[in-house]
Amino acid sequence: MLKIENLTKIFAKGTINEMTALDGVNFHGASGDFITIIGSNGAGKSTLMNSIAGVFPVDSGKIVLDGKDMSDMPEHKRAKMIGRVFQDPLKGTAFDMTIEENLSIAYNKKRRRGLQAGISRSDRELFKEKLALLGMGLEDRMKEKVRLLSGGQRQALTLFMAVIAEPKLLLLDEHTAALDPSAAKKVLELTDYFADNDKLCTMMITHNMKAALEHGNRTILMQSGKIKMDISGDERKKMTVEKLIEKFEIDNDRMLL
Ligand SMILES: Nc1ncnc2c1ncn2[C@@H]1O[C@H](COP(=O)(O)OP(=O)(O)OP(=O)(O)O)[C@@H](O)[C@H]1O
Repeated sequence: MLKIENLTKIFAKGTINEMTALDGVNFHGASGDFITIIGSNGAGKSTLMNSIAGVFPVDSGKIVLDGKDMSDMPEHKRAKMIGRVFQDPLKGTAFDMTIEENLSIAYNKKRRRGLQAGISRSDRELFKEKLALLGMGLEDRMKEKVRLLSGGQRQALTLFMAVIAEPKLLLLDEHTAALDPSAAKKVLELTDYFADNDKLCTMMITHNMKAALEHGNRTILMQSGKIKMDISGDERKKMTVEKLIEKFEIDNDRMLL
């Protein structure tokens, strides 16, 4: 589903601040894969996601998603195939619009229609039915403005908006880090639910190494712009947070145990 070849990103090239954030990264993600990504501060995790999403041009390398070479595609075109959720619950939704308006925008992204097309009764029924799956009672609050929602509810809605357009790739950049523990747990459960879709490849950055080993089917560890570990199956089942810390000499306060 996702093929990355020799991806390199250098910030502030040719200056005293030059920084190689991605150093020849090679990576394959299959349909149905749910890959957790760990690594110390500055390891290149967000740069990897931003490069895939086309936030900035890369210095070299190739990115192919669902057979399409996206390397030279602008960000807005890639966004049709990629869903993203960020750490900040304020980022993914239009807070002064209602829940159903937000959902409609996300849903119509796939159908290339704008909000002016209106919300049909069948769309509304679909939203209601799907919102009920979140288990937060949002299906009865569809005409409320998003700004009235809690951080956890908003992040669940953002996640839902990211998948309703049926992307090929879902990029989650510490999307539970700003939530209180019970909201984070709920959003992670929803993430498991949405990622369990064999048409989707999910990548999730987390500083919580325990969560990284418990969720998904594969874990990669980044260090200095490179993928230093890529584990799945039995190797991953046997991996522990303590072994990771010892093996990769991880020294990072944000790596929550
Ligand atoms: N826009 C930018 N301009 C200059 N340098 C940048 C930029 N974005 C990232 N960097 C640098 O690239 C390196 C990789 O950063 P990146 O944000 O990808 O790391 P990360 O693994 O996501 O870290 P964190 O866990 O702290 O978010 C860092 O040294 C960072 O300072």
